Amino acid sequence: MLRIAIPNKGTLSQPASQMLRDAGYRQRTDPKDLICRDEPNNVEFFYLRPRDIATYVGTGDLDLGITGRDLLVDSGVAASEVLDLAFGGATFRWAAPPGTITSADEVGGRRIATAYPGVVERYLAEHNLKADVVRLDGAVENAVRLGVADLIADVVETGATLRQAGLVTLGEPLLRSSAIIIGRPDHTPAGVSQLIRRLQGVLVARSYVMLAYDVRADLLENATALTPGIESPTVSPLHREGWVAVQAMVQRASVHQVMDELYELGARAILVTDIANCRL
Ligand SMILES: Nc1ncnc2c1ncn2[C@@H]1O[C@H](COP(=O)(O)OP(=O)(O)OP(=O)(O)O)[C@@H](O)[C@H]1O
Ligand SMILES: O=P(O)(O)OC[C@H]1O[C@H](OP(=O)(O)OP(=O)(O)O)[C@H](O)[C@@H]1O
Ligand SMILES: [Mg+2]
Repeated sequence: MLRIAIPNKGTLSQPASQMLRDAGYRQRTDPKDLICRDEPNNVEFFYLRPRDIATYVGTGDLDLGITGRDLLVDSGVAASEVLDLAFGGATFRWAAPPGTITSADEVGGRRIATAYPGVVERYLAEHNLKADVVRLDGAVENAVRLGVADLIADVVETGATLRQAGLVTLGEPLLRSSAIIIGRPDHTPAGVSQLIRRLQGVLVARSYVMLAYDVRADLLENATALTPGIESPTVSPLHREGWVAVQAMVQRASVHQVMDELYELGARAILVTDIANCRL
């Protein structure tokens, strides 16, 4: 049975379970449950602190895990990224009171508060810098105000927490994070590739929609240039002479623009439907 680690709490917990549900796996119904067996799919899910997930996968006690890229880097364990799951996006950045430290070159020699000392130490080593890393558990935005540090290095999503604490970011992000599947390259038990394929199906289904429309046959080339699909659009005859029906997958983000362009070209009965899942 495949053994997979899932965040039990925090930002990544709900979306991770939802994505697995969308891929056809059973998930816990009680948020207090720590294990959920999915017999038909031959998978067992273990609900763990996201920070601990890389450890379990790195030691080989669990086959795969869902965690944040920043947490994997921070752990320093020998697990690697298998698939980017495209949720839980955030940057990991330096921040300080305005006008105090204005460039990332100036972080050397300072006191840096963070809950991710592994990420910070890696940056310092790569840039040949030395600094005093103050490891905190959370709410690190308070550390400067309370005199424990000169700057912080923390997860920034909307930036609202920083603004509230009177801090501003400086320099480029240390890294860009999102939720990822982690595993070990030397360890791919049965069922791993099927799980990855299912999750890839969910990713595609989330970023594409199915577009269908009717168009005059003489406009077909122009219309399909706007909707080339992934492989090729499906074209079917219509009862009405001189017209065809077209179906193609279109990126969700651009579908409204494509619909406008199709309408202006003369296409009609333009319909958009969600894709629940797919295998390409
Ligand atoms: N707004 C956010 N705040 C915190 N973490 C976020 C955010 N958006 C994405 N993440 C990601 O979530 C992971 C951190 O999850 P974790 O559960 O440890 O922290 P949390 O969501 O802040 O929960 P808690 O504060 O209860 O520990 C990291 O990979 C981080 O990049
Ligand atoms: O840029 P924002 O959208 O404001 O989000 C980022 C903030 O959210 C998280 O804190 P959380 O509320 O989880 O508290 P914690 O620091 O105790 O983990 C994170 O640690 C940042 O502080
Ligand atoms: Mg937090």
